[in-house]
Amino acid sequence: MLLRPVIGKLQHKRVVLASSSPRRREILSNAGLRFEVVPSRFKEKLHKGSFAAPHAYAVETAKQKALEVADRMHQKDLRAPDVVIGADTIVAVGGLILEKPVDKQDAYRMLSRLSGKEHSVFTGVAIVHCCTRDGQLDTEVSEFYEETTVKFSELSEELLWEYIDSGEPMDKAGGYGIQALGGMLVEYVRGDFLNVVGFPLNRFCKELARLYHAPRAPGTPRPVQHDSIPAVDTFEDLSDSKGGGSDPARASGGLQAGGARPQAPRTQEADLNGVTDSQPGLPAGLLELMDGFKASKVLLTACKLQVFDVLKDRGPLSATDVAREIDASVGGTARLLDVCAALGLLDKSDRGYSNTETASLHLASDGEQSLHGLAAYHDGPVWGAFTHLGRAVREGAAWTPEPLLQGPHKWSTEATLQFMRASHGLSKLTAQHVATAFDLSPFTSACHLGGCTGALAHKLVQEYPHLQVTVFDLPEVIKLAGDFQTDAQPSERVHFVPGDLSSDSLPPADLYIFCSLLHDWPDDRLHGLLSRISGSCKPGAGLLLAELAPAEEEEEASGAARRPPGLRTRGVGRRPWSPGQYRRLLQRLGFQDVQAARAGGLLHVVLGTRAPP
Ligand SMILES: Cc1cn([C@@H]2O[C@H](COP(=O)(O)OP(=O)(O)OP(=O)(O)O)[C@@H](O)[C@H]2O)c(=O)[nH]c1=O
Repeated sequence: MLLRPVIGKLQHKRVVLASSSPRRREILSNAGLRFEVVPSRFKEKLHKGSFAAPHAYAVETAKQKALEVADRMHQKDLRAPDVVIGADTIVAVGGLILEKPVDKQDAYRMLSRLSGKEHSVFTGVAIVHCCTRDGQLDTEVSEFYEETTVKFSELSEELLWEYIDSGEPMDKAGGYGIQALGGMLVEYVRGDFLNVVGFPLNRFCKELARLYHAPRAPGTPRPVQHDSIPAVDTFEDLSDSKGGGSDPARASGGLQAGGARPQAPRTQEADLNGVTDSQPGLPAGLLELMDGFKASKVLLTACKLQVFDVLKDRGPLSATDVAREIDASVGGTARLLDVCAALGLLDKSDRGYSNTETASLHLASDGEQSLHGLAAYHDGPVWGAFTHLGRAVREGAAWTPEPLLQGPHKWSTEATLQFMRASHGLSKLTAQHVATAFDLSPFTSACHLGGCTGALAHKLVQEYPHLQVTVFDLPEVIKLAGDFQTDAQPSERVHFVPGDLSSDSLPPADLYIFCSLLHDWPDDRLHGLLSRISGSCKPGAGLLLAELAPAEEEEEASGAARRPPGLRTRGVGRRPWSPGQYRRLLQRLGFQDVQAARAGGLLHVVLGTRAPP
């Protein structure tokens, strides 16, 4: 769950925590912040005597930690993240600054100094906004500190040494951890507890509120733009603010990367932490849905033009070089590349454009995890079907791509292959997760219904040495299955059997599998099919269902922010079923011990065993 008015301000930024402290990581991730961790190499050796107060030392150290990381990341990739957060916690007692003890004796000295007294814990925090101008790193630093008073009980020598021997003090300022065993030493705390643990979350949120809601001069409304896929000319425009990542005060006025969510102009500044929002929210999800097709088309077009292949092999490249490689106009290519960068598919630096890791892995046409075939299928037949959706609705036709509409025997070889390429990519990507979501070793024979190219079957036999797997699919599909390869060794334990699920008898097996097949089927067809299978199952036989779970369902399951009902970007067939619904259906069909699992963050996998009649 993410509190949008506060942590949400950083949602579309690349945020780095410049700290090795597991406590800071936990505090910030518990707050819903997404970030990378790059521990700082800055040596905490500033001359303490040169600071007027202990907190000034903590703030300066925090700042140097964050700047070192920003600088290092910029040097490495010529691209710093949008925001780097640094922090430093110290304990101050009687004019002395205590950091982490260097050894047990040092811990003993620190803890005896704190025994029976009040001391202050200061955490200095630096929020560094970065951007790159002409290859140079530009930073804007916001810094603050928080003070918490802690009172220790009188500590006996015995307790002190027991505590030191626990090992807990060694990586903690002042030699104690209030969140664990050290809590027993503490009589009271005045102020923010998390500040003692290592990060003043409340003050940090207030700081975000201040940074991202700086009041504008009266009468200067923020522009709302409607062409929501922005041209990105400079790296700084890739952050979520039109005005550039380095200017947080401007950050809430423009369009988010990806262009999906225009911010409302506000007449009154809004936020948690003391300031109230008097304006009703704008329908951001709705606008995002209206715009979504543009982002999809950009991705699909870049795939089709082989942009990700060119950059995978030769990136970084300039727009001119890419244009030459893909045989397209320079202006058009530059705009396409910029939008891809804005969508987070490409990285843009002074050296040119390069693939993100995701793009190389999934959008280039080669590689075991390529979804290029799926993109081509969406760009071709699926796009076509959805272009004529109004007609399909009026006529009551299925929302199915035209080439697949006429029935399998009429499919052209190219249409079948295109469908199979899409299915093959998705199967290869998910096979390992499906194969291992449950222990399937008790089964000796399995039948993958609609198993297409056999990608899952090959993974299953690789995973379970005693399993024989039959791939059952339409004759038109089985005929072409041999053209596809997987990373798994071809195996004699995989057999291909042609047939039609809805009319032919099913090959015998003690485990039947459906994978990513049922989500588009109308309920009555689904019920009919599953009860047929149930009828074919001997007692003790299994049925395994694996279906893509829409992101929204993931969010709901984790209690994260919900969209209004109906605003769903995936699952355009019938509303996707939850594992609970599949479980109830399987139980009704005579399956028992039905278990559900999530796999790969994207799949629901359900397994049931046929009960004796
Ligand atoms: C008082 C207290 C401190 N700490 C930890 O003490 C380290 C301070 O050291 P730092 O130099 O600020 O941070 P670091 O751990 O060296 O990490 P880095 O940011 O990489 O310098 C941080 O870990 C804090 O959580 C606790 O876990 N509990 C407590 O009650």
